[in-house]
Amino acid sequence: MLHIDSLTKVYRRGVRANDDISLDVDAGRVTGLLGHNGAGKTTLLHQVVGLVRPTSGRIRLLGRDPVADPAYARSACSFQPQSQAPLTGVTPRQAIEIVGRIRGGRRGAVRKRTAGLLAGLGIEEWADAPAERLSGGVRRLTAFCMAIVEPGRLVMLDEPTNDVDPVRRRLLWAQIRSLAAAGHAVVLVTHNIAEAERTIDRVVVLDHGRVVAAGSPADLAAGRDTGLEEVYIGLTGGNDSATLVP
Ligand SMILES: Nc1ncnc2c1ncn2[C@@H]1O[C@H](COP(=O)(O)OP(=O)(O)OP(=O)(O)O)[C@@H](O)[C@H]1O
Repeated sequence: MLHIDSLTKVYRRGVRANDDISLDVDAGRVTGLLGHNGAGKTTLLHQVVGLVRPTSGRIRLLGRDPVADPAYARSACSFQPQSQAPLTGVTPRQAIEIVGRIRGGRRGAVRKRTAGLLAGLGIEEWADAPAERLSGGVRRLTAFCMAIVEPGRLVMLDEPTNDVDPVRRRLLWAQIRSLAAAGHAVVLVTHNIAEAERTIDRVVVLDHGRVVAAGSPADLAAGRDTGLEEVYIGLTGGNDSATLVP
């Protein structure tokens, strides 16, 4: 589905946010992209969706180049950005249905899918409230629904569980699993590693812009009886504060 080869992004002032990254993302699987603050996760997603231009390297999305053809990238991908959706003057239901229609869904199907998502995430009671009155968690879940109401073949979610309560996080993880079960490739950025472990099939760990580990959670644990969070902390330098200084 997605093939990334030696991707490097150097921002102005020499910040090397992605450094020679190579990875593959498969259909029907959830890939978790993990890394400390500033490790380069969002930069990677932004290049795939055509928002940031790589300095060097190659991206192939279903065999095509999203850098040369960002319109194609946006039709083949769905993306939930890390920042909150700037919703004003609409209700969650309207926002989700508008995106579904813009992405080519038929009116009846989009209405049904929207109602199913609002119910599936337990936010029906706010479905018709003005967005200005929504809590942060409901706003985040609305943005998640906007990203997946008419999902592309590749779905990329940048920290979708932020602000969301534990009960609704479980509902969110279930929705993510059903996307993969329906054949979509899902790339998920999260710091919520303990919960993500139950949902993700494959993990890619970034550290200072480089891939330091990739594999299934079980592969990375390598037979040790520790959770993914412990494995991750070991791979990224643990509590050594020197590793946290950019
Ligand atoms: N537009 C930009 N111009 C310059 N530097 C940038 C820009 N965007 C990001 N960076 C820098 O690139 C590095 C990677 O940032 P990025 O947002 O990709 O990290 P991240 O892994 O998503 O972090 P977080 O978990 O905190 O969201 C950081 O050092 C950041 O300050």
